[in-house]
Amino acid sequence: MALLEIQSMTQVFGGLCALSDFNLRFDGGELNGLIGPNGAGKTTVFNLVSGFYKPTQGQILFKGRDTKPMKPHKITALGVARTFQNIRLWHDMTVLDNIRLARHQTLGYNLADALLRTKRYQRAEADIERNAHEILEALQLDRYAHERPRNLPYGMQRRVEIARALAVKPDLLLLDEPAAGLNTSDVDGLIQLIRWIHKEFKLTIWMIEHQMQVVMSLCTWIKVIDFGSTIAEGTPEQIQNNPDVIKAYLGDGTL
Ligand SMILES: Nc1ncnc2c1ncn2[C@@H]1O[C@H](COP(=O)(O)OP(=O)(O)OP(=O)(O)O)[C@@H](O)[C@H]1O
Repeated sequence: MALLEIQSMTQVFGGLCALSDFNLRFDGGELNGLIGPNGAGKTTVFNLVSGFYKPTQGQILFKGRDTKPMKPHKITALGVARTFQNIRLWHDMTVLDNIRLARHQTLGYNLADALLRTKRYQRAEADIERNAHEILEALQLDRYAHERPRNLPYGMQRRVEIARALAVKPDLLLLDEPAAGLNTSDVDGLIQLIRWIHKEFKLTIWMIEHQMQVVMSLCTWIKVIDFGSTIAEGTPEQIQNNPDVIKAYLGDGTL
């Protein structure tokens, strides 16, 4: 069974077709990319896979289950985590609480368990605590545990957002432009971090990224969309030499 299978996914907003006939299959373990010029429909794909949007047409199967009727938090609990193009952290909480809360949202205890402090509640809380500290340590964020994210440099905030996504123990991690806004040395660190996370956590990573050095050095397979349609897919080398891709990018010269 595929980890993720997308069949003929189409998304229409009013009169605008943001995505048409999008197809994809991940068996699990991939580190793949999704690229395309501005407004191509990339974030729309991630919003559909994470359940923020529901496809106008087509099907998304995650671990064989149709995610269309599921709320985003159910899809997260099933194993899909994401980061956002513009970092979305809870800035009034500490880094540690950001991580704790993320895990909290996927754990199955109810209000009665919490009020009565049942065994289930105690086990879940101990799990949240252990998991949060492990993630912070693994991503070398432990020294920032009690800081507010807004007081950290931008590169560190990105790292915290990735840590928060990992806290839900995903099988599929969606990274939406993780290198956006980072300086050159932060980008080098990010490439190493993503490579390490992929190996260490043994998960599937799918990333949207405009910085070609990031996509080309990390991804084994890249899909390219333009105006909502798939125009190419292949290895980094195939993509870099594809005339349709070069033509699509000529306008903004980012390839
Ligand atoms: N909720 C929405 N309502 C209406 N139109 C939308 C909505 N979300 C996206 N769009 C439109 O769909 C198209 C694709 O947008 P999307 O954000 O997916 O592109 P993108 O490839 O991620 O762009 P960028 O690289 O600039 O982030 C755009 O024309 C956008 O304006």
